[in-house]
Amino acid sequence: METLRPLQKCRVHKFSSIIHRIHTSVHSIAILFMLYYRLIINLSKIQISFLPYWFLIFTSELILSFLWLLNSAHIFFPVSRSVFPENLPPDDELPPIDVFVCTADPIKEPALGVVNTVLSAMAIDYPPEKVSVYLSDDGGSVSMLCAVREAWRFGELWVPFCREYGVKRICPEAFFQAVDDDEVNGGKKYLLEREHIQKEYEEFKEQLKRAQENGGTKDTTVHFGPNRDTVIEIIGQRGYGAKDNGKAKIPSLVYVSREKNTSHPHHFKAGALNVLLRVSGIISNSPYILMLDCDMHSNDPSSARQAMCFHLDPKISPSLAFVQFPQRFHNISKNDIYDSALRACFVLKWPGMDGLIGPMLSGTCFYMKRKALYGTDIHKDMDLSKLKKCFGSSNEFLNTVITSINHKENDTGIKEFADNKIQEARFIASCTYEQDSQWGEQIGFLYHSVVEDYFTGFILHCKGWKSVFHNPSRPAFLGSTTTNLNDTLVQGTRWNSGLIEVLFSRFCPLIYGLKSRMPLLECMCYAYLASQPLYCFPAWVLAIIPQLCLLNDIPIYPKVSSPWFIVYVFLFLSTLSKYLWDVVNTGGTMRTWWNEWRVWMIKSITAYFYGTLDAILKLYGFRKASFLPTNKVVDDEQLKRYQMGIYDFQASKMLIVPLVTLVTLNMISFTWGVIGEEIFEGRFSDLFGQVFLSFFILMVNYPIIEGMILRKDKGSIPLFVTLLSILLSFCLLFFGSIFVT
Ligand SMILES: O=c1ccn([C@@H]2O[C@H](COP(=O)(O)OP(=O)(O)O[C@H]3O[C@H](CO)[C@@H](O)[C@H](O)[C@H]3O)[C@@H](O)[C@H]2O)c(=O)[nH]1
Ligand SMILES: [Mn+2]
Repeated sequence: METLRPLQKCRVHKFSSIIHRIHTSVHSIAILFMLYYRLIINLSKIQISFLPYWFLIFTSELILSFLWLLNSAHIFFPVSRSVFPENLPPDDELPPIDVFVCTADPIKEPALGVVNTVLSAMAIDYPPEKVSVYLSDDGGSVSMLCAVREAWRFGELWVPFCREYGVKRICPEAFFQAVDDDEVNGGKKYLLEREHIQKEYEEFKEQLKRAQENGGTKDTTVHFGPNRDTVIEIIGQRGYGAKDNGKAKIPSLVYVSREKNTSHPHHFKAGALNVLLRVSGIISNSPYILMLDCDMHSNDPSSARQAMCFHLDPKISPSLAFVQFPQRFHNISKNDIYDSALRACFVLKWPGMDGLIGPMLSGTCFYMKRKALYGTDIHKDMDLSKLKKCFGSSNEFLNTVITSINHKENDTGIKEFADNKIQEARFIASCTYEQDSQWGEQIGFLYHSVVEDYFTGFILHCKGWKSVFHNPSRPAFLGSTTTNLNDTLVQGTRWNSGLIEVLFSRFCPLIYGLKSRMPLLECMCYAYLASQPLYCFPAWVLAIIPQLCLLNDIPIYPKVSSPWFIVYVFLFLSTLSKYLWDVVNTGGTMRTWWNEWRVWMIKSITAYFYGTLDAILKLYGFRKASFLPTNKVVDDEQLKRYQMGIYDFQASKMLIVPLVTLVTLNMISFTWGVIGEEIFEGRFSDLFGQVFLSFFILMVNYPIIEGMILRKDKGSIPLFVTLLSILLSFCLLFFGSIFVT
């Protein structure tokens, strides 16, 4: 498969890189000055009673500086990539692909969305006999099984239709909802066919609805419950139907619901993916795997070919574990007030890491080399007992592992699928199969953390694998993301709990990464994400202590006339303006930039804080690990507010009360600072830093003030919460003041 013409090209963004390095050096020096001031100058002047507060402030500044330093590693070598799929080898030489789709909860993840993802995966532009789609149903529901069966039937119409007319929007729901036909120009025949398919699609949706109402259809013999057996059903095989109706072949589709038993841990998504790895191993054993969450459909049929431009490029292929596409979302509004798009990751950080040894694994939208998940110490001459210790006891599965490792051409496709093979597949999907094996520890997706993607990617990089980030202008995949405050923060709490779990473990990225000889900058990127929940500490401290001190007339920052004041002003402006530059340079606006500050503050106070708390409780055994899937069913009213850029404060009290309390506290201290200090005391210059800090916090969080005072709609902050928060902030002030005076 040697190609002479290039398959991919990588462009280094030199200018951004230079700006970034200059800024990093200058900013670092200013940070040193700041720490010097706090540690030497400031410490020598304060009273003993103030020492605990001084310590909190100093620790906060230290954490902020440390995180800033780690964060700066991201964009030392930003790159972007382009591909030339026209230079790929002919279709019959392309490697097969298994597509994994996961779902976990039929209520939060309605079947229609799930099967749309499945159908979009079946319609990718790739030889159909080389694609097998697997759906993992962790929710184990009859209606999902029925929906998948129906989807196969509809797929027999949908996939050939997409192929024939070169449809790009290959997710049926997206296709029929769109106002334009996305470059399809097929004339009258196309329009007729389109109308026909649309009718069939409506019919299909009706059937799903009915099935859901009846809890599945009556003809199914499958029974699900909290303790349940494995269900594996080959819904359709490649080529099936091809002879009957003369239409094009379509990929195979397999439904897998693994065994669940409340007495065995099932390890959430990572566990589900490992079952799929094994089951697909004995069914199709394709060397590449596309991973999709059920809320993320394929939006460009050519993504597989684009990914192959990297996987088949002999220059990078041997060490390449995965090609990561960005997660992009169809339900993002223009203002994206919750930063649901995770813009900074996908436009700034991942391209930067791509210039090092590669972006992090991001859970979905990636093409993974199967062999990479099977570990690096595995080789073809290993004896059987050793292999069994790693991969479990199924001989049948071990054979497939050996095939994968040896890079032998797999004879692909579901051939005769004998009953004994199904038996074996059920055996390897059972909840006891992984006992006494290395699954989740060394092999497959790893169980150590609930952010299985981050952790698995990290260990792959530690083992010497690389990855590539590819962000084509047409989004290869489109998903739905959280569009209300509650879901965003609950999801953020789960992520951050998983991240800090890694930080506090023996896999702490800076130590474990460096020990594994991962390049320092890449280690820093991983360490940044794992340490990100620590922002909660400075966020809480700086929203309370300087304000408290302001009310008690104690200066925290140098006075305006002092030369040290310039250090703080410089750091403040430098941080803000550099981030503005980064945002604008990657296609954002001033508004995006301002939003991201707010979201960062909100998350630091809530999601990062609760995530850290959750991880600590887990560490000491007070809480069990959990993975609450995000809600994919939207509340129309909430969605409307999101689209209009209006914050929706209908969220758990646990999330809202701290935010409102801190904003109230800052309102009090700011008011006092301006009126009290300036007019009555004339100490404005000494305390200016603190007054300004409160002012900045209030400016950034203006929507919260609005939600408390000016709005009366359903999404505003309930009066009860406001009153409780006022009470809490006075308590904070009262007790805090006892200690300072
Ligand atoms: O026990 C479980 C729990 C979840 N899932 C599936 O995992 C996927 C991701 O879950 P979702 O609720 O959408 O979580 P998000 O927070 O949106 O997911 C992000 O974060 C996860 C890590 O926490 C990554 O795995 C995801 O790819 C990434 O999109 C979904 O398809 C779920 O059906 C399972 O299969 N089994
Ligand atoms: Mn999701």
